[in-house]
Amino acid sequence: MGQELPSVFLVGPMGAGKTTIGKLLAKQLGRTFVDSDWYIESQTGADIAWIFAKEGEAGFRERETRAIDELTQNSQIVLATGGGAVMCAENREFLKQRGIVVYLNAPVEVQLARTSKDKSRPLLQQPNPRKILQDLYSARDPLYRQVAHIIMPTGHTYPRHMVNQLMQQLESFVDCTTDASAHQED
Ligand SMILES: Nc1ncnc2c1ncn2[C@@H]1O[C@H](COP(=O)(O)OP(=O)(O)O)[C@@H](O)[C@H]1O
Ligand SMILES: O=C(O)C1=C[C@@H](OP(=O)(O)O)[C@@H](O)[C@H](O)C1
Ligand SMILES: [Mg+2]
Repeated sequence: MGQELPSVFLVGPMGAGKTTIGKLLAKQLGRTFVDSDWYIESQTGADIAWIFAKEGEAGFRERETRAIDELTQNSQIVLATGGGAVMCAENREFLKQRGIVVYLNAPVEVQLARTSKDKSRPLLQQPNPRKILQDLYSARDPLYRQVAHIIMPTGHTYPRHMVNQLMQQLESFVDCTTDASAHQED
């Protein structure tokens, strides 16, 4: 895929594999990988758990919107967003208008298994993380769908296979949009 591929922005729930797949996809495309959570941590000089503890979720979301605005202005990156980035309409606009948005979709049971040992997600440090993931999924799935250009299930596919499938989807997407704009010029 050549110069015509815009930036790729990954959205989806915690544990869908945005960070993992994003890193591999960037390598495959020879592009820079950025994770919005890592960017926020580097800008703040503190980790996500600390930001939630000191500033609350509202403070984190303000930092997240600034980060999404800045990062989506890069023209040829692969960006993994945090699972809640789509909650804010402004973020959805930045994502949808400035690149190709890929929704990595995984069932709640898979999200739970993949996040259960990792203590770095403050929203899941509760007695019933399954219920939290279910509620978040109900609230956010329509928003992921609203913002996505491409939807990819990640539940039962190895990361490397995922990346190969995603490369094919991106190629088809670019071909279709190039064809459509050529027709408009006719
Ligand atoms: N397709 C996959 N198959 C199996 N394990 C995966 C897959 N994608 C991610 N993982 C694992 O799930 C965990 C969470 O992945 P991560 O990339 O941090 O998700 P996200 O950024 O969407 O929250 C990590 O331990 C990662 O190795
Ligand atoms: O779903 C969410 O609201 C969050 C997801 C996390 O990112 P990942 O989706 O990469 O785990 C991180 O941004 C923060 O803990 C909040
Ligand atoms: Mg992540």
